[in-house]
Amino acid sequence: MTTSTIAGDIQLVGLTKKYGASTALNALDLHIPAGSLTVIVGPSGCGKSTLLRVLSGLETATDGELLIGGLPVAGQDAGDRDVAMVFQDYALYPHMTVAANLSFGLRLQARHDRRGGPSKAEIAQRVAQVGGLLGLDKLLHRRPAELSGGQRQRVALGRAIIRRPGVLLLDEPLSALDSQLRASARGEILRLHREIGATLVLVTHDQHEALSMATHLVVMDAGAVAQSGTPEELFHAPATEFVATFVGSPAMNLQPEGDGRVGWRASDARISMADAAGATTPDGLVVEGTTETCEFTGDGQQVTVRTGERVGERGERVDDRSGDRSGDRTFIITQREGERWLRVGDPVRAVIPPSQLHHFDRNGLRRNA
Ligand SMILES: Nc1ncnc2c1ncn2[C@@H]1O[C@H](COP(=O)(O)OP(=O)(O)OP(=O)(O)O)[C@@H](O)[C@H]1O
Repeated sequence: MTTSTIAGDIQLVGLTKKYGASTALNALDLHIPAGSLTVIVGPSGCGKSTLLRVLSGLETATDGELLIGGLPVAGQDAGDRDVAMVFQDYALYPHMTVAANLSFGLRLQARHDRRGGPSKAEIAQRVAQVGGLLGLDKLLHRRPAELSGGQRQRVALGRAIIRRPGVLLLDEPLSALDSQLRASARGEILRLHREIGATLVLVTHDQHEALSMATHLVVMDAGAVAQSGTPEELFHAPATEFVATFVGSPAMNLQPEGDGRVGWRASDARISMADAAGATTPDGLVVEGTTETCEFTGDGQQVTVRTGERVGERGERVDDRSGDRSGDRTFIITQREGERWLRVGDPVRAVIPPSQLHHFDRNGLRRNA
């Protein structure tokens, strides 16, 4: 374990959180580097929110160790942690103006700590600064009911960052926004991250958000970390089938191979019409089938292909389940604008170069490290 005392560095060792008989976090180990924008993804119920709640101090771990800025948090008051959290429903005080919502925590601090707390002038200056940073300067006198969803979102963010925390926790911060607002809010969070220099830990269900924003991506499964690394590492070298199918959209195609499975991404297949396939078989995995659905995606097509049999790496037909139709399955390919345009019922041959194949053993673990 590192013993760094860098502000914003988070270390979790064997962290367990139980609610009665159910285990929400199961001996979880994770390092969240200072200054990173760490995005946590995973299926519903895998423990993402619980992890944030333990980091924020809202919940106490049942077992294990949590260090923030190199210091164990055990025994520390949640209020003393250098951590702020923005909730999914970002409950603002409806009767207070934006300025009062922003300054609420600081005013509380000033009241409790008359000597060490911030002065009135300092509070006003910080409200102005955060208002400017988040583009709220013209809205400071309004109440939450007079704001758009995106503006409320920014007030909630402002309320968290005005304390200048070393760690900022965001639980699905963009879920309330429509897709256009989401795109601009993503940009704002990235800018904010650059400007405040805090460690940002963000939970999301959105694949695009996760891959595009994260400096560090963490995939959780059943209360533990399935894999963590850069988005590129997890996308190009998933350690397990679970990560392979969870990261990236559409999910990775998987099919039997020996005693394990082989996977490939929809965008890595090169397509030709099956009947036009030449005598020479190109290198790589070849799969054949008939297109079942073709969806227009704006910049291309997402196509579902049904296959009854597999063509081996040397072009031979491989009948997986001798005779019965249970070998029948579908795979997904994506075609970009300008590539061959497919229609329902087209026979298709997909070739996936060996370098784009992901081989997993019978336990779902990656073979080609
Ligand atoms: N207060 C609680 N009491 C009992 N069980 C809980 C409590 N909070 C969470 N759990 C359980 O702990 C597990 C993890 O829940 P958590 O909310 O952390 O999952 P999540 O990954 O955030 O899910 P989602 O993506 O659906 O929000 C779930 O099985 C959940 O039912």
